[in-house]
Amino acid sequence: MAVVPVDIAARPYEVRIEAGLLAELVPHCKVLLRKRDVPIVTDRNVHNAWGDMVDGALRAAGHEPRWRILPAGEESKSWHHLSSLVDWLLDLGVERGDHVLALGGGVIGDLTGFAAAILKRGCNFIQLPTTLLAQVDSSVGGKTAINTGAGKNLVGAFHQPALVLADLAVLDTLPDRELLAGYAEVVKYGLIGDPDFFAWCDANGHALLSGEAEMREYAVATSVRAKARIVAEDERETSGTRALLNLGHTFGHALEAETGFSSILLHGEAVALGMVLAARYSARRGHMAHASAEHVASHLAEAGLRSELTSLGLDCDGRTLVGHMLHDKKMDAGTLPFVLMNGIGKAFLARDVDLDDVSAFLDAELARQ
Ligand SMILES: NC(=O)c1ccc[n+]([C@@H]2O[C@H](COP(=O)([O-])OP(=O)(O)OC[C@H]3O[C@@H](n4cnc5c(N)ncnc54)[C@H](O)[C@@H]3O)[C@@H](O)[C@H]2O)c1
Ligand SMILES: O=C(O)C(=O)C[C@@H](O)[C@H](O)[C@H](O)COP(=O)(O)O
Ligand SMILES: [Zn+2]
Repeated sequence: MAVVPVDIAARPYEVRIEAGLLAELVPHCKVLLRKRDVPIVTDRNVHNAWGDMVDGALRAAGHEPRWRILPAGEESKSWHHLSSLVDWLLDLGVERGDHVLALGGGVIGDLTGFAAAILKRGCNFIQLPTTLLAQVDSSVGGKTAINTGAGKNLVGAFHQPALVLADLAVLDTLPDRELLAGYAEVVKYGLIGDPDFFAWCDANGHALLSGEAEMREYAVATSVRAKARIVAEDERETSGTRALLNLGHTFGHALEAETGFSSILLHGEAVALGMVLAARYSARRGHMAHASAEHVASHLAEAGLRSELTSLGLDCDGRTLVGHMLHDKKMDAGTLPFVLMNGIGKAFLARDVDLDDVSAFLDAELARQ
């Protein structure tokens, strides 16, 4: 088992990574589950695939699982589902010292984590991530949020989980499209700060996506180590270090907003396109060789991800996309810092980006042949 510590001063915790962890859920959470009733939040698909197994593991240890099963998909990250989840937790009598389990992808983790952050001003929660994206990214680091009509993750809190158990076996039932979307966030760690890991992705990405166990474990553990290092250094995204994890997200969140946070474009798919745009924009500004930017695009395209904005068939212009970006949480007194690259593995925060230039760049991308 790989164990990655997340060394946050006030609330350190571990990410444990291995196939079969959910069957061993209770021994791993033993000291944390203090009551017979265990609140557990999930979505319909995850419940169908893994509900019986988790239910059995909890019951075998004398617990009574109390399930909250939400609709699958991004629309569950909403005020409506947040308020009904909080009311449900209150009805169950959840106390601050209790632990709520979040069994699912980033949607369930972000929503449950936010509910835990505000319930009685903060109760505990445990992340049981079931998508590649959630295992490598969203379950670690304590960003929790819902979406609003104005944009992505605009209401939320930093609230760290008490423990993360990433069971690699659950990826067996994950649809290929979701696996691929999660792969975009894996590649992100290479592009941010680890060119050797990007080269590893070039060599092993296909094996990882086709389910080779060793490759999965290496990719998840390497990604989590990278994220844990960054989060430990800058938990609340104040110094600029954590903002690097936003590579591809300023473009990506704008595309998610433009496509209505719908299944037209999954978060990871938006991030993949966003990273291509960040790479090409870095090249346009002279930070990165055009050939390196095209290497990023071809790597993602060969894996099966979208790498061309034109593939979305959007009926909008660059200015519309920049309009969505004005809601980005990095916005600072009228300027929007962008995560750009000085090369593969060399991300940096550019604070002098001219949004008219971004708009012109996007117009060119939207018209690209
Ligand atoms: N908090 C963070 O740091 C952070 C980081 C990255 C992304 N996110 C957020 O995460 C969300 C995306 O997460 P996601 O990609 O995991 O999507 P998701 O939670 O919607 O899960 C994807 C789909 O796969 C299904 N599924 C999940 N696990 C399964 C399994 N093992 N077997 C079968 N089906 C399964 C789900 O029901 C859903 O339909 C976005 O809202 C994004 O903003 C947050
Ligand atoms: O953990 C972080 O920090 C990240 O930026 C990880 C991203 O992959 C994730 O999508 C995050 O939710 C985006 O951050 P946001 O602050 O723009 O919502
Ligand atoms: Zn993301």
